[in-house]
Amino acid sequence: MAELPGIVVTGASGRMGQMLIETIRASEKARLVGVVERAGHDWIGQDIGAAMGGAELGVRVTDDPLEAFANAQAVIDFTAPEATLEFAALAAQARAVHVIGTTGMTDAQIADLGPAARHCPQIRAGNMSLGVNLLVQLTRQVAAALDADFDIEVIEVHHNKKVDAPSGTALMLGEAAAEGRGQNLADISDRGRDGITGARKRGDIGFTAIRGGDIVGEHDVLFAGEGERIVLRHMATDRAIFARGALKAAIWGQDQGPGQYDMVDVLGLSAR
Ligand SMILES: NC(=O)C1=CN([C@@H]2O[C@H](COP(=O)(O)OP(=O)(O)OC[C@H]3O[C@@H](n4cnc5c(N)ncnc54)[C@H](OP(=O)(O)O)[C@@H]3O)[C@@H](O)[C@H]2O)C=CC1
Ligand SMILES: O=C(O)C1=N[C@H](C(=O)O)C[C@H](O)C1
Repeated sequence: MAELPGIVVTGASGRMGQMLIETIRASEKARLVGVVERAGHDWIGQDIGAAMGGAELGVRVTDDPLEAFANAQAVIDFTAPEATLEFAALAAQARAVHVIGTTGMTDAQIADLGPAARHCPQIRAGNMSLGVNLLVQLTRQVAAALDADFDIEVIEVHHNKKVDAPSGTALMLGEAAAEGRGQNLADISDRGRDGITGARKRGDIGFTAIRGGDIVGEHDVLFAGEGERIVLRHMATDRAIFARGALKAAIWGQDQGPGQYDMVDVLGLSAR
């Protein structure tokens, strides 16, 4: 019988890092073979299970990503843009599937991921959940069905530790809405309203980011017309949905050649 794919988790002490470690530990389809943290972190050298306050898992936390990646078939990476760029090059060197959940990357940083994907499968999505990726498809369809008499607004709500806005998910939804209207989001995006803004520009897609408490992640796409409005909504109540999606991507990636993929590819969702 073929050995289960070995997975490395980066940003091991983070909210998603810990959720990913739990998810892989409980899975019968993959094994945890490495965990990476930043040099100088308290957890370096400790068993990851013990560091997380539970039973030992037989995997020590390292600050040497290349050594960890060399023994792995996939790397799951929910960290920060600069770290993800470094990990992309190292995953390419190790020919390991690179699953990227990190958000807040600039267009230039996203472009810089390209060369690494010539050497390994790279699967990136601002949201790895089934529900959000379905919502993206629905958003594109509704935007295509309605004209600019309906104003489109994307509203996202997250915990008070989140560092980037709009969220990666909000941008996915905005891009899908713009595509549905046959436009580029960059040309019609309206992000920071403050003061005397003037009336809303017809055809724009607006973004609002709310931050507070421990909210996992909520997204509304509002289509507001005269006398009626339509709201498409996703509410995440458990980070496990992102971890399950990322693990699915890491396993799916084992059968793919080098290149860039997203969760629509992994989940086999219908036409864009
Ligand atoms: N695509 C999706 O489905 C989802 C994406 N996300 C995204 O995942 C990312 C992480 O979220 P979350 O877990 O909540 O964040 P946390 O801040 O809890 O965790 C981030 C982790 O990455 C590590 N890290 C940050 N910068 C570096 C670096 N330069 N080198 C090495 N390690 C680094 C941090 O280490 P340290 O603490 O030492 O800085 C920390 O362990 C965010 O971009 C978030 O938006 C989150 C949920 C779902
Ligand atoms: O930082 C988070 O927490 C989340 N980030 C992702 C995003 O930016 O959309 C996904 C999810 O909403 C949680």
